[in-house]
Amino acid sequence: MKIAIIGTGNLGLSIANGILKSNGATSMYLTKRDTTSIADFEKFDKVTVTNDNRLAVQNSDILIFAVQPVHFAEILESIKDLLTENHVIISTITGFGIEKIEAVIGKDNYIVRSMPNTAISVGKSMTCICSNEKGKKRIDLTKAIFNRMGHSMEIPENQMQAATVICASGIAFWMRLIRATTQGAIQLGFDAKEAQELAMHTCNGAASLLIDSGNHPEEEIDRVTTPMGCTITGLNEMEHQGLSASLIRGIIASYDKITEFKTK
Ligand SMILES: NC(=O)C1=CN([C@@H]2O[C@H](COP(=O)(O)OP(=O)(O)OC[C@H]3O[C@@H](n4cnc5c(N)ncnc54)[C@H](OP(=O)(O)O)[C@@H]3O)[C@@H](O)[C@H]2O)C=CC1
Ligand SMILES: O=C(O)[C@@H]1CCC=N1
Repeated sequence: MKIAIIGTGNLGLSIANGILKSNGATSMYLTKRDTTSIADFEKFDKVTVTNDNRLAVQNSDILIFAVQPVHFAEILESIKDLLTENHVIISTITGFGIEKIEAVIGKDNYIVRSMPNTAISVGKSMTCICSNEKGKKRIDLTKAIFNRMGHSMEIPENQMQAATVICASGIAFWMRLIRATTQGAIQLGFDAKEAQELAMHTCNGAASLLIDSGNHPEEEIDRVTTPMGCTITGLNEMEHQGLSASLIRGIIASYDKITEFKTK
């Protein structure tokens, strides 16, 4: 698998690390205009760091675009004459629909949109995927790439923005919940390092319980809440303070923002 990451910023870097950790490429080109911050990757035999997007496209089959939306059309325009039947174009770019991509490079290309998250760097991304008509033939290949670095799901394109909020922004939402739990643990007497260790491993355990068992969260909650005990007391107080409502409202606000961005 010859992979290029066009735009090695926050997300591109996470993908590059995920690919390296999972041994997911025979060669990898990493591009950005100022390559200073990614120069270290040159130490890996299979990695080439460059500011030349055309070189990366010529030497790769899988092209993962991770630039800001404002740069995407111009970059596609600058490499479109190099695209062949071997290339799969995978865009991670928020709010940039398949129609807009096709308007620049045409419909006769394998075009896939993917929405990974930064946990891809540790092989734990939840990645949503959709494609243009031609790209349907490369969905399995794309899923195989992302499944090496977490879990993937094919969805209709009209759910991509919702997937961005839940999965990509979701990393930040869960981080804040872990941070708040940590602050609570410090108030109860743990030092900061211990407190974070307790919070993050408990979070990991909760998600793993659901993933392994397929159970509904309330089923697992019922196993923990002793009648008249401390768990239900804490949980009910959190709900009186609006825990679920506030999360859902945040998710909707995030979605409204993304939708506003798309319509501009
Ligand atoms: N961050 C996240 O968690 C997620 C982000 N996304 C999407 O991924 C995309 C990237 O986001 P993010 O990584 O946060 O953004 P960053 O700004 O961190 O990264 C974008 C990178 O693109 C590079 N770039 C800009 N112009 C070019 C060019 N002409 N050729 C090559 N590289 C270029 C920039 O580097 P330089 O200026 O040196 O060229 C920069 O490093 C966005 O569209 C975002 O919506 C999607 C899911 C999650
Ligand atoms: O915050 C944002 O707008 C982008 C999209 C998802 C993650 N970062």
